[in-house]
Amino acid sequence: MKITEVTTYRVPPRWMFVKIETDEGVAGWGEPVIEGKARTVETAVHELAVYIMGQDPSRINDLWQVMYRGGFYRGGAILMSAIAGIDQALWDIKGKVLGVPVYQLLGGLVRDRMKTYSWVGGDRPGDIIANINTMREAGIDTFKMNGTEELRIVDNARAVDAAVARIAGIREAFGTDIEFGIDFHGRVAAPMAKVLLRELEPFRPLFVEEPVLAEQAEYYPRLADSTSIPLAAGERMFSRFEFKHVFERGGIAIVQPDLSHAGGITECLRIAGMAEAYDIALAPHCPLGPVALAACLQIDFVSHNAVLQEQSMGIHYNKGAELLDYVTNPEDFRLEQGYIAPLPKPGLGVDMDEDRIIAASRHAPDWRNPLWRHPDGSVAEW
Ligand SMILES: O=C(O)[C@H](O)[C@@H](O)[C@@H](O)[C@H](O)CO
Ligand SMILES: [Mg+2]
Repeated sequence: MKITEVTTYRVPPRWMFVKIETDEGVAGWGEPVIEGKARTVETAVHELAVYIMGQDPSRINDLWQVMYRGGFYRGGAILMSAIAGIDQALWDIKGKVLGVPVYQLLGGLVRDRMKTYSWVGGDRPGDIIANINTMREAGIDTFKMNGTEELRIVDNARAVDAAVARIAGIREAFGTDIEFGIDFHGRVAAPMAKVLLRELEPFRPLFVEEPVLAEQAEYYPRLADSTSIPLAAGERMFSRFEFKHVFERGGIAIVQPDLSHAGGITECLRIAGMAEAYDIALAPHCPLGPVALAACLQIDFVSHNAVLQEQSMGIHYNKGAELLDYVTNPEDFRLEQGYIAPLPKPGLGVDMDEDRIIAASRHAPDWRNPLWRHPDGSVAEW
């Protein structure tokens, strides 16, 4: 079997799909994207396609190494996202050729269902109580939200009180009938992280995510020493070679590699295994589309330390298309009390509606996150 075609489709709301075709009629799908840099990743996918055209798609490990090492420069958000989507498509092809879901190729199920969580509130964490009430009607009981709005490197008591009051209101409304993680989203600098973690401690969130920016990872162990709240990170780390420093330094209780940013199934499976050796939980990051989620679930169902799966149903980013709009087997992604069952179909387990994707790709937005500024006019982390 040989790879004959690599086609990319940028589609609303901010996703991109890659379709890899072969000379035997089997095609695989992936979702290579960095939110806000879809065109850049698209170019990277086609630059990498030169290495895989005409090659045997079954040799995933070799193609991965060629794409990672063959071009001298390596790593980072763009290249690892491009490799991720191609890798996902290659695993999709392999499963389809062999007639089994990818998780069967990785040793079979370690669990019968996977717990997911949903985003509530938006860029500015608002309407959280109403959002939670709506989602609880669908049986969802685990959530994530932004912890703050813009926050200065050193900010004042009012900003801290606003963040705390929001979380206090959730516990007051729902007690421990629901659980939630708080995403600091990189908006909190090291000086304020310790302050906020202390003030949030009494509300016992499941985790605090990106307590500081990934480039400040050396603070993770110090922050972990200052709080009992499990700290989570990983969406802005792109390979084993970045995660290994976090494992060695400690401080992170939950790693959140993104299957569409960190080299795909091949790389994230290794990251999951490394994390387990350090008694670190796995909660793949996935605010993206259906192929990214399907790839996450393949890892979740073979990883003992997988605890939670992010999924984007109803997320504030999905303007113009919802999670399953481009999928012809949405029933396989049904949530039961927030849990999702193993995807039954061969490969990644997601059947893509290519006609709908082609039509949508004709008006793909160039989504970018908003540029925030502090009152003094300086750039604020979004
Ligand atoms: O935890 C999450 O889902 C992420 O922080 C998410 O909000 C961002 O990755 C966003 O997609 C970037 O455009
Ligand atoms: Mg996040």
